[in-house]
Amino acid sequence: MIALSSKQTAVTPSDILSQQRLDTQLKQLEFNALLFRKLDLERLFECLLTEGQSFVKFDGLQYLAADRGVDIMLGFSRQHRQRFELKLGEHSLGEVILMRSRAFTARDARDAERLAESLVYPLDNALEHHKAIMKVTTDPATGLRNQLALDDMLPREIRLVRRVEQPLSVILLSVDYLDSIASDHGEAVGKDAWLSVATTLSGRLRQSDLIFRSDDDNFCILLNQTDLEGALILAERLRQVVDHCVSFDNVQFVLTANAGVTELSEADDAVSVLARAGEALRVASELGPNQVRAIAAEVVCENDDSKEF
Ligand SMILES: Nc1nc2c(ncn2[C@@H]2O[C@H](COP(=O)(O)OP(=O)(O)OP(=O)(O)O)[C@@H](O)[C@H]2O)c(=O)[nH]1
Repeated sequence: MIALSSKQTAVTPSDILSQQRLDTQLKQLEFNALLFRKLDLERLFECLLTEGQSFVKFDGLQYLAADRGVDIMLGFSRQHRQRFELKLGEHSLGEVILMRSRAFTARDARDAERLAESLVYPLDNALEHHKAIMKVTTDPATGLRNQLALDDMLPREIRLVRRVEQPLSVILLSVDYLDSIASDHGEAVGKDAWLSVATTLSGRLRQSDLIFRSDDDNFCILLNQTDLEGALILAERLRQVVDHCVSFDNVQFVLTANAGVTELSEADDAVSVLARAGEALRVASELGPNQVRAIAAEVVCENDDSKEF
């Protein structure tokens, strides 16, 4: 039951205005609280893209923090942009760009700026979280992602390629005697050798490819939108570039490598696809050195003369 006062008071335009201001402030507070709950950088910006629409309309955003190796693009790339440098005191938090196909009016630009401002504290938290995650998911010797990162990212990659109905292939590459370089020539040379191989391999990949150093000291490479045939071509190229990529005292080491390749099938999950790539690597290593073998989900296909790629 709603009780009405017998003395009705007229609602003035200024009452409406203050009510609107109150509503906006409430909306802003709810939005801030939502942002604060997003510790993961991607989730934080997804939230900005979806929930930020009630403050200013935009179609896509990019967040760049080059010094932290972060580049997130969400939504659609559009020509009209509002660019904001985000800072907490003197501490740079990177740059956020809001994009849309319609030009931003002066009022939109102010709203966009306010939206970017509300990011500062939640972003600072998310960046700290990101730093901690990177520390535990990075192999310190090579700077590559480690097994923990692979275990986390492979199921996500699988979900992603399935959603867009694209292939995903996996290469497992092992480099022979890489560990023995340290025992023969000292720790520092051994560390440099791992770093050179990692840098050489990474340098030969597309930006969308993901490379990891796994717990068993293999390099695991996930290839989005690449079928088994393409993955075999790349695996052979990678195997070849590894040789002679490490030198010490003007002497180049002859490094041999083997690779196992497979493509994700409908029935696969992260464990089964990695197991099959491991099996292909085992076959290649038994026949090695310098062998590349692929195992498809059902059929075993052999590349008889791997040198002819
Ligand atoms: N994912 C991935 N696939 C590659 C790469 N390089 C070669 N491939 C695969 O091998 C096929 C043949 O490679 P290329 O002869 O270099 O031809 P391309 O289509 O120009 O390949 P890109 O130069 O990588 O664009 C490609 O279509 C891919 O399937 C790579 O770096 N990453």
